[in-house]
Amino acid sequence: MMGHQAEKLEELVSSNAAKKSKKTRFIAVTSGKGGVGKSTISSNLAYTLAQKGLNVGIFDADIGLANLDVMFNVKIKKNILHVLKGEASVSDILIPITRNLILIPGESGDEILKYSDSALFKRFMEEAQVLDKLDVMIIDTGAGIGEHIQMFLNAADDVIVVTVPDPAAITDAYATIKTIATLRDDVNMIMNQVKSEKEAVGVFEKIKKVASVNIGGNLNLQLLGKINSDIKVSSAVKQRGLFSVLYPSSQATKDIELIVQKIISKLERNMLVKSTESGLSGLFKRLMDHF
Ligand SMILES: Nc1ncnc2c1ncn2[C@@H]1O[C@H](COP(=O)(O)OP(=O)(O)OP(=O)(O)O)[C@@H](O)[C@H]1O
Repeated sequence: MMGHQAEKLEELVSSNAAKKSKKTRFIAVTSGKGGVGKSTISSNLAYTLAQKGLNVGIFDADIGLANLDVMFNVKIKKNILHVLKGEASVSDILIPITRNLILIPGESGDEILKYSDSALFKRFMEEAQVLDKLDVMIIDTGAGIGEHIQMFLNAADDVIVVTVPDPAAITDAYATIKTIATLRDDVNMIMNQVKSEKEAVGVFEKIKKVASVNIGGNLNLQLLGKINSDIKVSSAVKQRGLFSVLYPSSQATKDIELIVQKIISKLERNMLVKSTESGLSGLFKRLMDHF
């Protein structure tokens, strides 16, 4: 059933992809432990990338623990599950944040993948083309290593594991990296709530060392950046705003800017090589490929 479904989907997507030149880069942001700043980072990353002129979508796959709606101070009524059930259209659920930033409310459970009805999926895929012009889609996954999270991590072009430098969080981040390493070779990290670049590099090097001894293989673990522990971050969250909007000259905003610059140069380098898939339909095609 699923195999047939995936084939149909593949046909549909490749016929659409042929008409387009634009490709979407899927970046999954995840963490081992909850509460380490994954949603804060995802939302500020998405916003800053959009400010640089890219078309950005942010897919909230962590809707059960609703965070992105708080970050962007918007109300979510319907999500992707309603679209899959045929109760809403893709454009009904999209929440425009700025001119080139769109929030796509997802679903945290596995229920999303139970919708294998061919007609519904076909409609969904056709409708999802609204989003095919996206340059980047940030996927805010839930914390941990549940099966649906692994699917997103598998489908993404880049995976970013967020951690803070306390021992419990590091242990969980390491466990997540170990799982991701069974799915892919490249893993990026962002060290959040550090005191300095030095601390970030120190913690990262320790994780890398343990990983190279115990995980080995072809794992390419990279430090994408750090974000200082900054009172402005929690203060922005309390105001239901983004720190990069409310406090543009804060250290945290400078840190996010550096990460964004790295992502953009990576995007430019990868433009020539990567996939033919775009937008939401591309993401779902990849998720279905998992079966
Ligand atoms: N760099 C930082 N400096 C200071 N406080 C921070 C920083 N990053 C995150 N926080 C604080 O940590 C809290 C948790 O962040 P956030 O909700 O983004 O975590 P999360 O990993 O997405 O959590 P969940 O697993 O529940 O989705 C925020 O409300 C914020 O107050």
